[in-house]
Amino acid sequence: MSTAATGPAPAIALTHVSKTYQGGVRALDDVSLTVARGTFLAVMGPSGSGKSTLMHCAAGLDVPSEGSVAIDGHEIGRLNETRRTELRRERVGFVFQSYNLVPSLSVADNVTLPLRLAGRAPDRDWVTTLVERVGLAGRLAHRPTELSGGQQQRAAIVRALVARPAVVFADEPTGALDLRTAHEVLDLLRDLVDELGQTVVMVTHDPGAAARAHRALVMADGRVVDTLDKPGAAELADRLVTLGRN
Ligand SMILES: Nc1ncnc2c1ncn2[C@@H]1O[C@H](COP(=O)(O)OP(=O)(O)OP(=O)(O)O)[C@@H](O)[C@H]1O
Repeated sequence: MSTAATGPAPAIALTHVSKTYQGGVRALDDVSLTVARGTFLAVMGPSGSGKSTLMHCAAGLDVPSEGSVAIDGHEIGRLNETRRTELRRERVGFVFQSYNLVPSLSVADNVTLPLRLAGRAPDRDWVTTLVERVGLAGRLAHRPTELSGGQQQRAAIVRALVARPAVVFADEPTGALDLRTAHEVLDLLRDLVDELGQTVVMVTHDPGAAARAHRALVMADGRVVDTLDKPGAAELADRLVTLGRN
């Protein structure tokens, strides 16, 4: 049976997704949402509200207990573990707080590593375009330790984009950066969405970071309790404080 997408499927679609961990914690409770292509979505919420679980399920790293998840039109519940891994490699990019670059490899080798591990040849022109776009053209031969934090995160962003994924998940991408560098990285992510039509889902505790997104979800107790378009940092901070009082 083909799982090929027909028509413009959203980058991500969750339908009535719940996740109950062993021991009975219901980390997601009937979450439905779609992430349209070319949008920048922030996911916020107090600690333990289910943000990481949502990201893991939406990225195909974990499977829901109930409901369905489609990545770029591919229903992951229909795939076995091997196909799910392949789909993730081809269609999903990841950016982490701690960059996760391989210290012994150059920037050039780091950014193409996931593709090479998948047995695919990188598109050299695309790699060059991305590297130039993020301002790392002069740093390709350097090792990660020879770069600043902001430059390392730029390399990690290139790595996430090299396979032309349907969606990039960014987990606290500015958590380890100073304020100015964090702004630059957020501007870059926003520009990549606006210029390339890339879809980005970013989990963050920082209302200022979430305010760079097109839309912000606020989670509490495993549910999406708010969706804000063109969110403002003050508005998001207020909402989080209110949730914290409940
Ligand atoms: N592997 C697991 N096994 C059991 N319970 C888990 C597991 N992972 C998360 N949980 C629980 O599920 C709930 C949601 O956790 P999750 O990590 O998704 O929240 P979060 O919003 O990402 O939190 P934080 O902001 O602190 O990272 C919490 O109660 C957590 O303790």
